[in-house]
Amino acid sequence: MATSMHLCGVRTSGLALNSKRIEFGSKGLNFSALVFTRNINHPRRNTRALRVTCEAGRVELLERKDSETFKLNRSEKKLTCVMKFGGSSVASAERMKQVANLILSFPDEKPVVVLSAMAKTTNKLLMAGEKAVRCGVTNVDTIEELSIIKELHIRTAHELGVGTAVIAEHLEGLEQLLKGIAMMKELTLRTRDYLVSFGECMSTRLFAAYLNKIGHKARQYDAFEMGIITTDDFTNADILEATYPAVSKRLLGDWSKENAVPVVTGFLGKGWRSCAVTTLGRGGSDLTATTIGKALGLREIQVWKDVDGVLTCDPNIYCGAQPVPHLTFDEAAELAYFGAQVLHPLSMRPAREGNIPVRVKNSYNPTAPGTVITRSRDMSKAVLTSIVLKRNVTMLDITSTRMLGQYGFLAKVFSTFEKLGISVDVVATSEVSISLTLDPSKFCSKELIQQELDHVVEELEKIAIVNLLQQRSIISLIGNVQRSSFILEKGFRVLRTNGINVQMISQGASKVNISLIVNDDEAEHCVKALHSAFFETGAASESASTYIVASS
Ligand SMILES: Nc1ncnc2c1ncn2[C@@H]1O[C@H](COP(=O)(O)OP(=O)(O)O)[C@@H](O)[C@H]1O
Ligand SMILES: N[C@@H](CC(=O)OP(=O)(O)O)C(=O)O
Repeated sequence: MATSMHLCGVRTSGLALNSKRIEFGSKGLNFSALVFTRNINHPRRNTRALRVTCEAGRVELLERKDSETFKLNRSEKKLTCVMKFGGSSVASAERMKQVANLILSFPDEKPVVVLSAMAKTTNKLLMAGEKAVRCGVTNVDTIEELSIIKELHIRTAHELGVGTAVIAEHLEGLEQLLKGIAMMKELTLRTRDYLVSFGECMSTRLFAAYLNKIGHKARQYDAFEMGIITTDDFTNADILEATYPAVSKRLLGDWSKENAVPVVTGFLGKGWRSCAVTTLGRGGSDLTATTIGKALGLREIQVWKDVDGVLTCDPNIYCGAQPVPHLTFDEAAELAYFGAQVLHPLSMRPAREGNIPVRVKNSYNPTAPGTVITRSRDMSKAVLTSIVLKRNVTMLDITSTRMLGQYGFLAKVFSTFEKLGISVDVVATSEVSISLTLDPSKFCSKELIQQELDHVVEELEKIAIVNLLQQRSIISLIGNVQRSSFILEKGFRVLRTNGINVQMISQGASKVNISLIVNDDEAEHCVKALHSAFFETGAASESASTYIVASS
């Protein structure tokens, strides 16, 4: 008597039957399947249908029926992945239609769709807010950006054939808000977040209406009503743990009642104390996507952009940048933190915690393989993965006046930054001195940057001699630091040939990043020269076909 069979590579035992047909509810490791079987010892007996589930490799028999036709009912179709589309992917009605087609071209996927505002809308909303502060209540309707936003969204509604009713309330609300700002003559961080939220609120309403119109049931969600709970740090809020159960309960609860594609606003949340709308920092829709992926334990998180994945450098600096096929969460996080605009700096955290692969794809070129980001990857051939540039950083050389011992000195320096709430990016120390970089974009207020810097220097001068150096850039070499000697030898040769003086270097703390500090005005040239040396001569590139491995 046969005692076992194989299901998609998973061995199931104890079924004394012979598999005839298998239908899968979804792809991947977690699936439910209908197995049509016949008892091989009694071939004339009826075909039987077994319903089994496989979760993380464990197969379980759920139900057995003496029937050839055993259909999966609706609630068995589980949500499978997140598909996030950035502003460039939903820039027009045409683009939204293409995105809808793209989603429908994966019939096996049951995605949660996360959308950003239509391209340029967030910047225009911010600009409209700035103008409203100065223009006076009666002139709000003359703000050019308001007219552009209205025109874009109304035209998009018409072109999608969904009517403007779905966004009418928001268009009206936006104008009222701008009048309020004009009346108050101020734009607080809290109001800025509320203001920019109109972008995502409108794009998702238009898109969900379009999916419904073409007969694909969809349901729009505002993230701040759906359980994305954040700190009250307006313009740069952080996701709180309470988000995960809340989002899971809401989305899975609704899905079990009706399988309507959830279309969720990216970038937005709800402050846990204020209950006001917050935003997750620019580019924050990536973080929304990974947060939802973790909350629901989905199989994959896809972020659809306007580039063929994460590239070997910023394509705006060098158009010859090439896609990187694989990255680890650590590499991607480091790359994003050190300035690659392609991913939000904190977006890898939920994906890493949930161990959910992130796929970066191009909505303009869906067949391109993109970049897959996972916990680990084969590093045996990896040398350099990507070069990232962060401009306009401030560097401080701090030398102890020896009033304190070494321990006391370092502690005092860092407690000064902690007290002033300033984050430090790159650090190098010797016994009596420390060099570090500060990121001015993280300072409380752009207008106060110089005052804040003066204050930092004043505080540090109580214990040290301080040299403040502005307009510096960090060039981060993301890759396999196990090959650091090779990377450094090659990199420094390139820089020396190009007459560039590296002012600071940090290596070792991060296992995937070597950071070099150079002058702002030399930085782009450095990136191009390094890119050419590492990626275009067949050396050290994982996307190139040849690898040069450092000889031992
Ligand atoms: N290393 C990099 N790889 C890919 N894109 C990068 C990189 N560095 C900067 N970029 C820029 O990031 C953009 C994609 O990010 P973003 O604008 O946030 O996308 P979206 O709005 O579609 O989510 C690209 O158009 C590209 O100009
Ligand atoms: N609309 C927001 C959020 C976002 O993530 O946008 P994008 O996915 O287009 O980078 C922004 O512009 O920052």
